Amino acid sequence: MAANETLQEGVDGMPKEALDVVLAVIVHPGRRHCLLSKRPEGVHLAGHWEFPGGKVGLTEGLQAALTREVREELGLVVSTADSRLFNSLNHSYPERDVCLHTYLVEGVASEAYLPLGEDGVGSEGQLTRWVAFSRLGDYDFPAANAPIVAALKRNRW
Ligand SMILES: Nc1nc2c([nH]c(=O)n2[C@@H]2O[C@H](COP(=O)(O)OP(=O)(O)OP(=O)(O)O)[C@@H](O)[C@H]2O)c(=O)[nH]1
Repeated sequence: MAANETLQEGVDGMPKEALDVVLAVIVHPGRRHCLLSKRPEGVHLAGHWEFPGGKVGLTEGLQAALTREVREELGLVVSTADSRLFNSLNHSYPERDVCLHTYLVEGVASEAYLPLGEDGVGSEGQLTRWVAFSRLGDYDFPAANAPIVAALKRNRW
């Protein structure tokens, strides 16, 4: 169990996890694309496209978790000045509750990381791709991401 997981009772009476998760919407310097990853096989919501990120440790701040996850998954270095909180929202999956804290990340060396129009491979073997904000609706995201994707498509940031 991750450090920040707490146990709540699920519909079947079994303990249910509740997780704080940070997500990075890494914005391409042209400000028309963001970086998506594809969740690998064998993990929760495998095969869905997602924003890079992951669980927040118990004694870890959100910003620290964001920096760590982006470094671990992509090898990109994010400073506090590069990122701002976009929104935080709760979602209940059958097997766990999540609170997704989504950050907009701009100004990292992302252009060098992966050219537009090419597919890349992240540090954990995951497929990565720049996707236009206007095309986010073409991608199969986890259900919790729907309001985030809708807000990004409306370009309200
Ligand atoms: N990274 C990420 N997780 C998401 C997104 N949307 C969403 O519902 N989640 C959920 O948030 C949780 C984050 O878990 P994760 O598996 O990415 O976290 P992690 O890298 O720390 O996990 P691990 O160390 O167990 O491999 C999962 O339940 C995942 O399904 C998203 O856009 N990106």
